[in-house]
Amino acid sequence: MEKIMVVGAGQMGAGIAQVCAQAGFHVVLHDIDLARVEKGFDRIVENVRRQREKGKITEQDENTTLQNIEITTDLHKGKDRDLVIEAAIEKMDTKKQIFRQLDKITPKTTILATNTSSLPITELASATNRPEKVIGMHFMNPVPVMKLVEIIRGLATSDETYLTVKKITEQIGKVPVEVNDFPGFISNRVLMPMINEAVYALQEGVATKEAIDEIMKLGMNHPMGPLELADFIGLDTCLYIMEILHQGLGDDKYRPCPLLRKYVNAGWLGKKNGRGFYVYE
Ligand SMILES: CC(=O)CC(=O)SCCNC(=O)CCNC(=O)[C@H](O)C(C)(C)COP(=O)(O)OP(=O)(O)OC[C@H]1O[C@@H](n2cnc3c(N)ncnc32)[C@H](O)[C@@H]1OP(=O)(O)O
Ligand SMILES: NC(=O)C1=CN([C@@H]2O[C@H](COP(=O)(O)OP(=O)(O)OC[C@H]3O[C@@H](n4cnc5c(N)ncnc54)[C@H](OP(=O)(O)O)[C@@H]3O)[C@@H](O)[C@H]2O)C=CC1
Repeated sequence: MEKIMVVGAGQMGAGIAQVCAQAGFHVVLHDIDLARVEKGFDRIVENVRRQREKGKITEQDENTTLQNIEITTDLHKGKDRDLVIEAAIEKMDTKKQIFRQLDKITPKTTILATNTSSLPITELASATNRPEKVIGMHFMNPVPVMKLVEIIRGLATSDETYLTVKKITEQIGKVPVEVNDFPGFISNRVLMPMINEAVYALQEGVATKEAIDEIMKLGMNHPMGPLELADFIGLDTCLYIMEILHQGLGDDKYRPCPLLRKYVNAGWLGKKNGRGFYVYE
């Protein structure tokens, strides 16, 4: 297995493409238009340049990584891939449409993985004729730094698919941890209600955003406060995840905070577009 495609060149897709290319895989990085895919590639160029300047990698490693990546807006480039990792927006309809197309384009042997944060793998797999080859590969942000990949098995995911994906995860220097297919898996079932509660505390005027973040950083040794982390993840992604937890688990304790929804409706999506709870240059 050596040829990978990453669909969606946003913050996650670019990071996934980078770590796969650094591990020696050939990667096709796809997004819906050239500006988006070029932005993703530029992010990788910047990351590997920083790593080389810090002496973490050699100039040759930097060049090889970049040479291992091909950018495209054509999903048909998936026709010779062994593994596709989808990292488009957190919307079931969008992801199902991508999976339907990939099912037609890629060889029957290709594994179709998704980096979804919360959506059911089993339902996504039903959009294909190969549910045994569909699996969740949930990377953490920022991908080049975070060690974990949550591996989620759908109802029909085969042992062979699971073992192959586990091996690739290890080859790219990450630690796979297996979970079953429930909304939000483990990572976001635990993390996102904390973030949502921090937004409720802000909405209710319990403390300022700075105080909330400071308390969780200094008091609990979290590297980022929950509101800073929400901005880092993307407020749209946080809202989608809360909606999936709310619908999927059917418990009002997961209801998204209205202030979170308000910010997303205002177009304040966090660090990625310059404004969320905080303002970024
Ligand atoms: C929503 C989901 O579905 C799941 C999720 O991903 S939830 C989010 C999970 N992620 C987290 O919780 C991240 C929490 N934050 C952190 O761990 C840290 O703040 C952090 C690693 C992001 C930055 O760490 P820091 O010590 O404050 O900053 P800094 O010293 O600048 O960076 C540490 C290293 O990370 C690298 N780094 C930081 N941000 C980076 C980025 N966006 N991309 C690539 N590398 C990055 C730096 O280059 C540096 O590398 P070296 O050690 O090789 O020098
Ligand atoms: N942010 C995080 O911390 C984490 C996110 N995830 C998951 O990763 C996925 C991507 O998130 P993230 O990278 O943060 O989001 P981004 O918004 O940064 O990137 C998503 C990218 O996919 C593009 N896109 C939209 N539709 C399609 C399509 N049909 N085909 C190909 N590309 C498409 C988007 O374009 P456009 O700009 O037009 O929307 C955008 O460029 C989501 O499923 C998310 O839940 C997983 C772990 C952590």
